Amino acid sequence: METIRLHHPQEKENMNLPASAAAIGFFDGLHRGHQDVLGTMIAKAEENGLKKAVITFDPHPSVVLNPKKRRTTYLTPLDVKLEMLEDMGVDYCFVINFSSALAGLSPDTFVFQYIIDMNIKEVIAGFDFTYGRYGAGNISTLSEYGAFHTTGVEKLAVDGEKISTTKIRKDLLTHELESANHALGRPYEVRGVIVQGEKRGRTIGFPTANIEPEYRYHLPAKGVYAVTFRLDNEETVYKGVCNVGVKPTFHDNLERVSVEVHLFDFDRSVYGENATVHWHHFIREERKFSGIDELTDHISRDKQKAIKLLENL
Ligand SMILES: Cc1cc2nc3c(=O)[nH]c(=O)nc-3n(C[C@H](O)[C@H](O)[C@H](O)COP(=O)(O)O)c2cc1C
Ligand SMILES: Nc1ncnc2c1ncn2[C@@H]1O[C@H](COP(=O)(O)OP(=O)(O)OP(=O)(O)O)[C@@H](O)[C@H]1O
Repeated sequence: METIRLHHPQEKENMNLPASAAAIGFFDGLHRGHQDVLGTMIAKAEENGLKKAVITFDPHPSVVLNPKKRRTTYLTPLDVKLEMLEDMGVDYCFVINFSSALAGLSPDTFVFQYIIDMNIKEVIAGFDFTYGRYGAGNISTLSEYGAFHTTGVEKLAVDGEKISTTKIRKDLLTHELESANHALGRPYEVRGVIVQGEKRGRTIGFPTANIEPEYRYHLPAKGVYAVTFRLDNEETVYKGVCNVGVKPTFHDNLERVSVEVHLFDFDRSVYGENATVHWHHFIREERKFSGIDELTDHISRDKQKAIKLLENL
């Protein structure tokens, strides 16, 4: 896949791009709604002998448009999203820098400079996609141009509610992991590097791998979870129990949230290695215990629960 980064105003140069079908949107999480849009794009490209393209943005438009609610953490940070799009068979990904200059473009200018000039012949977007100044452009205005054909993808919903990045982010903060995973179509994952913790885990009988997230991820809320874990460059999937939190038993007001995984059937030093944690089930809230005995007693129970919850994997 070729990634083409665009910054407005764009230097006018002939990019000689082949004709393509393009899906357009931010696509954070690549959830099942996004997968429908991308699947439609792939079908249109194959039907019409076009290259498969995605037009996306960076950073999230809210950084420019809604400073109070600005999103600076992601379900699939840009590098992860690009890797996933490549795995889906996408040929070109246009990453347009979302700046004030871009946000201020009229819908018409956006279409001419970022769709027609890019030799895009089929545009595929969700039913609620908007673009251009004040979000004035939509699926219906996109359909008015003769230079390309537009397809609006119907809403994908669960119990009447649209599958959306916003809802998945909320679910992750309220321990509704099953709902988030159902919308994603896969277990939520975070990639990171294994770093040294306070080295207490081993002394209390539960050694943990501490994961320092590699990007600005939206982390699941503090709590204990049943997870699976993979080291980069290794096929084996390990099962484990994970604590996301600030260890209130030992610290009064630690601000930094740590992600630590106690793996079953694992006894190796893996500091410095890259790994991915897949979140499957929520077990309980993180608590301040009276001391090490009460903590280890609970961790043993967490472990048994996790073994049971993960037994069918
Ligand atoms: C499954 C699991 C559950 C945990 N639950 C809590 C908890 O509720 N409260 C708490 O203070 N620490 C909790 N911890 C964190 C432990 O305090 C931590 O693993 C231990 O202090 C070792 O930390 P270290 O790896 O930084 O040395 C939990 C850890 C695991 C693996
Ligand atoms: N559930 C869905 N069904 C159909 N299309 C969708 C769905 N969710 C998003 N899309 C479409 O996918 C593209 C990317 O959408 P976008 O990144 O805004 O996702 P979102 O999940 O709606 O995000 P947010 O919750 O941040 O609004 C857009 O074209 C959008 O219309």
